[in-house]
Amino acid sequence: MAENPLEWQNEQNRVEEVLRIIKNKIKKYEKQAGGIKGDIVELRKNFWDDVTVNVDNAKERVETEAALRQQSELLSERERSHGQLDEQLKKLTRMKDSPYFGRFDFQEEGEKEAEKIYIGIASLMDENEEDFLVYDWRAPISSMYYDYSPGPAQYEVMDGTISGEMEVKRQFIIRNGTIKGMFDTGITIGDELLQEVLSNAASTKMNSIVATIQKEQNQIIRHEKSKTLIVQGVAGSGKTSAALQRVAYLLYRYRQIMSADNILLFSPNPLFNSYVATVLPQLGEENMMQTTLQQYIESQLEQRMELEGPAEQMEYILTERGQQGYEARRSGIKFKAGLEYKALLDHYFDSLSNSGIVFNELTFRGETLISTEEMEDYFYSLDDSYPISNRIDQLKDWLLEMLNKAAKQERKKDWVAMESELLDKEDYLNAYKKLQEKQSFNEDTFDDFEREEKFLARLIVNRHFKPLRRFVKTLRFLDVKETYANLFKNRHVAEEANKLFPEDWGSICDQSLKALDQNILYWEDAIPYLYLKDQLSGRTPNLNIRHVLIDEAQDYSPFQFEYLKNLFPYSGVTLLGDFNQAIYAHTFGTKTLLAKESSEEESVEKISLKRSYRSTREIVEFTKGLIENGEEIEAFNREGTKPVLIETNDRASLNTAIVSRIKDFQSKGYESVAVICKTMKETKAAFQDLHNEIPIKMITEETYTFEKGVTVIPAYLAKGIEFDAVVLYDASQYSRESERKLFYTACTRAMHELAILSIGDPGLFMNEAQSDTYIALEEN
Ligand SMILES: Nc1ncnc2c1ncn2[C@@H]1O[C@H](COP(=O)(O)OP(=O)(O)OP(=O)(O)O)[C@@H](O)[C@H]1O
Repeated sequence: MAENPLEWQNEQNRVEEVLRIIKNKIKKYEKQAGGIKGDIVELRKNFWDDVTVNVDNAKERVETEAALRQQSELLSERERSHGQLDEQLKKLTRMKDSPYFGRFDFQEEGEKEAEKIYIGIASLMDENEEDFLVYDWRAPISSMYYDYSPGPAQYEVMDGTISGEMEVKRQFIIRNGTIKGMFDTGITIGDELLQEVLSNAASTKMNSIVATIQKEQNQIIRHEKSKTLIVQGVAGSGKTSAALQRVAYLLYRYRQIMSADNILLFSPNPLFNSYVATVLPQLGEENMMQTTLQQYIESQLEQRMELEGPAEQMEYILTERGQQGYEARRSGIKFKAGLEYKALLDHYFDSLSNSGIVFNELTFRGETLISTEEMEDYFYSLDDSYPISNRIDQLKDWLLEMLNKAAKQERKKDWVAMESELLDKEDYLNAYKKLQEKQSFNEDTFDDFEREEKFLARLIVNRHFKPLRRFVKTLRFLDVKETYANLFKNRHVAEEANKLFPEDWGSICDQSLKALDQNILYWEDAIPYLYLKDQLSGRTPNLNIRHVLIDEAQDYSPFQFEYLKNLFPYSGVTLLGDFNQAIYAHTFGTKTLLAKESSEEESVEKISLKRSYRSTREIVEFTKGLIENGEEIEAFNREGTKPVLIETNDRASLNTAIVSRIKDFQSKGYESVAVICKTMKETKAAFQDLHNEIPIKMITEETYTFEKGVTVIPAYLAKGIEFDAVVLYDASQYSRESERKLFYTACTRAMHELAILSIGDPGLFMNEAQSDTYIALEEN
């Protein structure tokens, strides 16, 4: 609802007044910053002039040190002040265009008058630094803006609840200092503004939703009640958006004790990392740490191991059906995802206390220095009441000692003498200098010669032994691969463990061994492998990370999640996902982490989002029919056209139809269009067919950023991302129940338009889809 002109004018006057203050502050801070910068330059330039360096005796040394400390403290204080001013300036500059986006009037109980509260991306005080002109959206009082409509309202502060009455609630669209839109809103945060935001074209980067956060999203953002928060949200319900706003909130709320380095986001793939990279900077915050599970695992693995990624595993499952070993692989993927497998590994680990750990021998110049048997004997002679990791530590110390002994022996060998003769001049001079420093020379030339020889021998041997010492210190003498492989060799372990294990355990073992033999680590083995490795080496948990967010959490297996939980035992955890988008093989027919059961522990709370904001009502009406219990999904009220289905006769006509669809989308002004395929194999084939017809880019696992335009992409890489318009490449390829969620994920990437194409019969899901939710078009 637009306001009356007088009200509009009053608000515009206020905007101008606030902008005047912002500009004055900018000027003031710039001047101060300039002054401080001058001080810093001056201090750096004259650093040494202002310190009298005198180290002749102890007293003077102490004085010099004190002067140096004072000088560098002064410098760091100035640098800190400069940094703070710089922050302020950045914040003010961001507010110059649009100082706030909302207002509500709140009359606190016991007060005579209502206070006007304006909300923006940061707080702003008046010129006397007394009153708030704008409140940061994360301030406690601002929560009412997202939680209430006019009427009774309250908010929490440190020592209780403040209640009162909300009178006006107003939204603004301010651009370049001018109010472009102004709405008084009722229950939710104005549909008008949300309509405007959502009908915009897709961007290659995600945007902050600070001005239009919905009530249920606000609960996620400000959640503090439990250690773990699980968010089950339908496609497009704003899970990722809320997660990023939550990071900004945590950074504000805990600014004294938490910084961006203490928050870690696990995202589905590197492309997604770049997609969300601008949200926090838009809000004036630094980006949190970001990784993918695959990147994390790679960083922990021995170099010789080649890790299969989740995409490769997925590609295998989708394209290799019917091949030898396929069923065993599928069954292995499922079993290794579960906590039964973790229990089996625990049992196996316990058995290693008495035998079974495999060691890598230590060799030097082609000869065994310490054999695996010697290590085994030593290890298993240690008191077995100590945990394995303690004994590994003792073994490490013993090995270092043995290396010292071996090094001493080595010094006498001929190769050392020969190498010492070949030592280059610089090394020689260095050694000579060191000897002199040690004052080991006396005037007896014969002794001196002998000393020098010994010294050089030690230098040479030490240099050669350095990698060996590193090898020992980093516990690489543990052969994790062979120790893990032994689980599959000793099949009785599973039987003895009395755990439920699959009937085809034998074939799973054969297959696992074959891969390990080639140094390939299957995706389903990766976390179990690291789990065993960590237990052997007794790795300490990560204490630096205070909050972990896992996006697309439905893709994580219970085993993977348990592992991460133990890795960050003191962190808060936010899991966000959608069980309808669980596309990985281990999730077929099983519950994901988001299932109700997993939230029954006390420290876990679950929030569910049912409203979809991404797609038009028509697209949501269609996609919700594709999944079980889809009727619970609500569409945000944004009109569009119904999805279309185009059946073609062959590949050539499919390509022609796709090109014509893309051109049609482009003529409507849609810049980001994706042709979504089922697999990478299909993506490559589609790209081959289409790239001569139309400018198009292919997205692969190696694509780390994506640009506007037409792209062809496999569904699993399009997860979490959105496009103005989507062409589903060939629906006839989706023929199995297990592919339902992949099909749903692909279709829900579309914001404004969706076209489903097929060669011949449009496949299982289109045959089941309600015919009034889409339009079947004739091929043209
Ligand atoms: N409150 C909001 N205000 C404005 N836009 C919103 C809001 N909530 C969600 N959106 C928009 O809806 C789209 C989908 O949001 P987002 O990607 O966060 O959803 P998601 O639940 O993570 O989706 P998916 O699971 O399908 O990947 C984005 O364009 C986002 O900007």
